[in-house]
Amino acid sequence: MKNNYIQIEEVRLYRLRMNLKHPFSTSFGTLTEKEFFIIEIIDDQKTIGYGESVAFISPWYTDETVTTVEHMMEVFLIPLLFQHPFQHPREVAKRFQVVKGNPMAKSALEGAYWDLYAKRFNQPLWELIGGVRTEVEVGVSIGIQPSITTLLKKIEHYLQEGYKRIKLKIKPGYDIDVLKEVRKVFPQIPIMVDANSAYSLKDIETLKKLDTFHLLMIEQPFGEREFLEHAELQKQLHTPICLDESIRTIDDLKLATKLGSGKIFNIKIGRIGGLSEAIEMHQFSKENRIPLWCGGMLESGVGRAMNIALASLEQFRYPGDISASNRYWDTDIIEPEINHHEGKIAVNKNPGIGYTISFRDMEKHIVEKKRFKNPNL
Ligand SMILES: O=C(O)CCC(=O)c1ccccc1C(=O)O
Ligand SMILES: [Mg+2]
Repeated sequence: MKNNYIQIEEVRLYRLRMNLKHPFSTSFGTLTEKEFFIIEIIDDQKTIGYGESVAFISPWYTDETVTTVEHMMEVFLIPLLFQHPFQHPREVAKRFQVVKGNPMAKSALEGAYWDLYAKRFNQPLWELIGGVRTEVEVGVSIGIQPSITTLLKKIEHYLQEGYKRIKLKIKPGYDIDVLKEVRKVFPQIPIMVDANSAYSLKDIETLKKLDTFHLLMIEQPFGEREFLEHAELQKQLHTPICLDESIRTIDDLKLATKLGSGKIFNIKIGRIGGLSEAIEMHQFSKENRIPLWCGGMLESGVGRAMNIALASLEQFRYPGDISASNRYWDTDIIEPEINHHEGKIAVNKNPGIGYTISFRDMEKHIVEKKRFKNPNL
């Protein structure tokens, strides 16, 4: 049935640089701006799909960067997209398997293809992938602050905005004392912490103290390959460990579950290579009753819209790091901007990701544009 095939005619890459509204500090350092690609792909019926790359300018979170993403897309992945038509977005990830690694580069293009496919068939993305809820619970991730006073003010501010779950970044020396102060002022609110790999097993006595703060979970205390060390820690902790950086493929998820390296998993579409892989991980997690939640990468509205669609799947059991546009940007590049109400974001009922690109706002941030036409047409 030849007419089931979708031919990609053109891919456009827009490299954007946008200032974050507030600097964001983790155990690794401080981000004041985000550089990323918005991908536009166009098919034979002139349907347009949008995707976003999530890699940062330096490889502090995982090994990819904005520039490696560009290279991989340009030299390997876009030519693969052009090679033959596709019938379904799942086939994109399959075709990309000939390229090792580089999940963020793959995910950016695959995401644009999912959006295009959903639009072509006039269906909202969340519905297409089997989402079961029309609003998703969200929280806010607060970076390391220069003082306890500013941290307490920030928490207060986000609670007043209606967020119901607070994630705090921690690192050695900015952990137990900080949590003591936070719990004095906010004894009851749902709190979790994220270390972005800043600890090692020799910090076990400090980490055990985290149990006293009734945290929802402790995210990624150790290095990304330290499945055994995480399992050892989990044995000595009541608080569930959540893995983020460690989970790159479904096999990592299986390994972590088998070893007991964590009880909850953070899914980020970019880190794992795309929405198709995320849907597979979700299926496995559902069958094995493993709770998931959707992580964030300080995305613009395009990536955020994909995250909302993903978080509408059944097994996403905890609030995601999917805050409103105004938590990150003065002005987002989509319309309407993403808003939450009492810690919930409604899924968008329009086709695809549901939001439209505001070219007027996007223009202001473009630092580079590239166009690739399908040479096989
Ligand atoms: O609000 C967001 O987009 C997520 C914030 C966050 O915690 C984060 C932001 C950038 C890189 C890594 C992480 C993380 O979850 O580890
Ligand atoms: Mg994390």
